[in-house]
Amino acid sequence: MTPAEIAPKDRLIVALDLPSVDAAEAMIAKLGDSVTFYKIGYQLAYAGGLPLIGKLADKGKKVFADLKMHDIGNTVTRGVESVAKLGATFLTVHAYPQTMKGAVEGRGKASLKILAVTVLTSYNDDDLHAAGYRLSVSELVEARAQQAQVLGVDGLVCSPEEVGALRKTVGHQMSLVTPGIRPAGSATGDQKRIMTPGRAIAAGADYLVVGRPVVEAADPRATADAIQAEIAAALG
Ligand SMILES: O=c1ccn([C@@H]2O[C@H](COP(=O)(O)O)[C@@H](O)[C@H]2O)c(=O)[nH]1
Repeated sequence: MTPAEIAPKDRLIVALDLPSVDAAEAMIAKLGDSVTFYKIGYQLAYAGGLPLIGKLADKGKKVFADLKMHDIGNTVTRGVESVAKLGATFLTVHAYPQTMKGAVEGRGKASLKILAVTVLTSYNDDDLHAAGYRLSVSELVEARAQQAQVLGVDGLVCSPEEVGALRKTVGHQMSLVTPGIRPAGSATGDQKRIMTPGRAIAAGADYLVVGRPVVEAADPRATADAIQAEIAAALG
């Protein structure tokens, strides 16, 4: 499927950032057939949530395993081989060359797609400098995207602010997946590089990751429906 063929509804990935499998299953029931793509990250994975990947896949949902792997190459390769058996669609690794190379090797010919996290969306230039980097966010995102493409990574996690520039760099061969999505009026929280769903899609994002604005909403299903409507409107 080309990025242009992804249905508006399937572009919303809801982050199941919840404390237990019971809480996640209750949220999935509330969202019902409105959400087709879920993300499982640290909070749920470390609370016994990894088997949910297979359960959701069996129900026809897609799952993004946001495990943000980063270790010596061999360990990443073996870890990715294990995740590839769980039924996830996407898996994240940090965008370091050894890590990405190991992940691509571990993926092999499996259907799992590897996404490289370029620069976390909670970081701005000052945060990068405090972490010892001399490059700005946009420079580091660009450099890592180029390395990821050369190494055969399938897609990138970036903020919507970088999507326009990245499309020129990597074309449409790599999926661009953007957290840092905030519907108008919702709390920013710890995110620093943000955009509304409509603007992110108009900028060229393939998938939007939304956590707190949906799972902490009074009516999560209505919120997800509204985001999907905004995505559809932006696609025209
Ligand atoms: O750069 C990144 C990479 C991953 N994330 C993850 O996305 C969600 C965003 O949640 P919100 O509640 O909508 O802020 C969360 O699970 C992060 O771990 C990211 O935000 N930025």
